[in-house]
Amino acid sequence: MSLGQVVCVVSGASRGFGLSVSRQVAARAAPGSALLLVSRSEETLRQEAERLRELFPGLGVHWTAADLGTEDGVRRTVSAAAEMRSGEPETLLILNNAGSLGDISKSFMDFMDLEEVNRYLSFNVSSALCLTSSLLKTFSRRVGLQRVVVNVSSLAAIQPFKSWTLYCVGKAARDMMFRVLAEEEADVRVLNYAPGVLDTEMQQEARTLTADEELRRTFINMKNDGTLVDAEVSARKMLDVIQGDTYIRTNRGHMWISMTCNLS
Ligand SMILES: NC(=O)C1=CN([C@@H]2O[C@H](COP(=O)(O)OP(=O)(O)OC[C@H]3O[C@@H](n4cnc5c(N)ncnc54)[C@H](OP(=O)(O)O)[C@@H]3O)[C@@H](O)[C@H]2O)C=CC1
Ligand SMILES: CC(=O)C(=O)[C@H]1CNc2nc(N)[nH]c(=O)c2N1
Repeated sequence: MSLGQVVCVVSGASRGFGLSVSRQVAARAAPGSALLLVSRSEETLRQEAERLRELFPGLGVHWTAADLGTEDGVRRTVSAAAEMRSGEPETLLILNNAGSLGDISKSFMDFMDLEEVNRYLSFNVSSALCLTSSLLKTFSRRVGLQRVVVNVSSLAAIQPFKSWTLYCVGKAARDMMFRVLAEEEADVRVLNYAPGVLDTEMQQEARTLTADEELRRTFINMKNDGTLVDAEVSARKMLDVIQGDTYIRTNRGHMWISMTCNLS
């Protein structure tokens, strides 16, 4: 299934789920499309962009090394996306993927440093809001342009996990933030997508640093049992959902999908 002519921005594209999503988008985009890879790792992005250009000569592949926890990082990402404006793309696809766990060695009662909490929320919540709103303004509503916003969510958005205070707060806030967007901008397709427990570096961090022993054991067992979800599989599923457009009809453009419940 082709995505048609798409302009796509992927945050957190240097590894893990964001890298898998970027590759899926590149494979499905029609010639003349444009893809912007964003993360802090300049050399990794440069190499991945070069690889995708060789694989997909008709695709404009761009990258921006930016710390999305900073005003400058968000601003430079929006500027880089604006430079991709050319022609009449059929789809704008904004993939809010970048995220972090925060200090999962701490419990709720250990968070007394306001600056630490603000820094976490700035990257995991505020930047997704400001980046998305800025991109939607940059690529404003136009006949023939379908604008799609994806928030990579988690079960942690609706279920508390011991020693994951910041992560649960961030995911819950993001889900609600994008549900408001879906209510306000009826023409924008909004998808909150929980990819399942993925075999990525974040997951390695989860099974090594989580303070809550029971939770950490759960992730260790999933790794040992081979039940972690392959990021490529989940990325394909997400793109299928986006292209299938089915989530729009079921719930006003907002749908929370947990990959683990939808592997069939
Ligand atoms: N792994 C899992 O089991 C699950 C993950 N998710 C969610 O999926 C998304 C991706 O997770 P996953 O791939 O596992 O995570 P990884 O930690 O493997 O990758 C995170 C990505 O975000 C980028 N990133 C981190 N900090 C910043 C920053 N300050 N500015 C810009 N980019 C940044 C990283 O690049 P760089 O370091 O180069 O900046 C990297 O590309 C996250 O939102 C996560 O919450 C949801 C459910 C399960
Ligand atoms: C990091 C993480 O491991 C997550 O965000 C996980 C935590 N557990 C979990 N379970 C699911 N059934 N689906 C998820 O998306 C998810 N996210």
